[in-house]
Amino acid sequence: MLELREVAKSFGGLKVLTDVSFTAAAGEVTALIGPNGAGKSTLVNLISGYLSPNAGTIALDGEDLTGRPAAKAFAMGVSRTFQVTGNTAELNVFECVAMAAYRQSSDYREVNRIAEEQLRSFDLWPYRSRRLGDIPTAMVRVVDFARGMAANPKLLLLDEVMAGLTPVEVDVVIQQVRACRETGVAIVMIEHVLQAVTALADSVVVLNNGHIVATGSMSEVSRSEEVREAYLGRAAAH
Ligand SMILES: Nc1ncnc2c1ncn2[C@@H]1O[C@H](COP(=O)(O)OP(=O)(O)OP(=O)(O)O)[C@@H](O)[C@H]1O
Repeated sequence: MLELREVAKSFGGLKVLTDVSFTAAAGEVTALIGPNGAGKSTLVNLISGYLSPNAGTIALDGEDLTGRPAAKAFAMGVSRTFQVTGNTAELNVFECVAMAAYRQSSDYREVNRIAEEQLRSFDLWPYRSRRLGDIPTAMVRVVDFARGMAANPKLLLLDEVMAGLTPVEVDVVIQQVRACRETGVAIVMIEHVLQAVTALADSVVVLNNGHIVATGSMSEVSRSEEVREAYLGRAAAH
């Protein structure tokens, strides 16, 4: 289980997150939603070690993750995807996924077996030799998702994996997220695609202006006036 307590982050004088506390259980999908600029990506960067909080604690299965660098967080079982995936453009699909499988084994045959298994389960095997720079961005996000799972993580952070997918493709990825949840991994998903949040979220955390304004099931949070204000503006909430 992931547990955040009173996490805060500022950039210079700009407070981006204040007093953020929530938990995300193993075998569940926790959706992190909120308007643009709410602080969702910053939170994912804090959990995955790409940023360090100014205050508060982050723990995974009781182990302290607070301020651990990204490589250490990965070794401790935190996998994440990226909204912008340009750094890996020269790798092919197989190499990208195999890289993460090294968390599970240092034997290259085992690494290749894990990478093949993940690529087949994501229907990416036919694309294994394609350079990431040559495939559509929406497919790169799914490769990134498969890479995240190839590490056999305790926690998988999905940062807008559905962005740019067609509704049919969203349905396919929804099934893939469900299959991953079955493995018992805790999934924290930043998502703007409502179809996906409604279909997948066991619980929802709503951020606005760096604060949590609601937590609960999708139907609970959508009844909250603060949530409607955050999304639709004050007038629409009345
Ligand atoms: N490195 C940084 N330096 C300064 N300000 C930053 C930095 N990173 C993010 N911010 C600011 O922090 C706020 C929250 O940004 P963040 O990207 O976390 O929001 P978000 O909820 O993920 O938005 P989106 O849905 O658009 O991705 C924004 O005002 C942003 O401009």
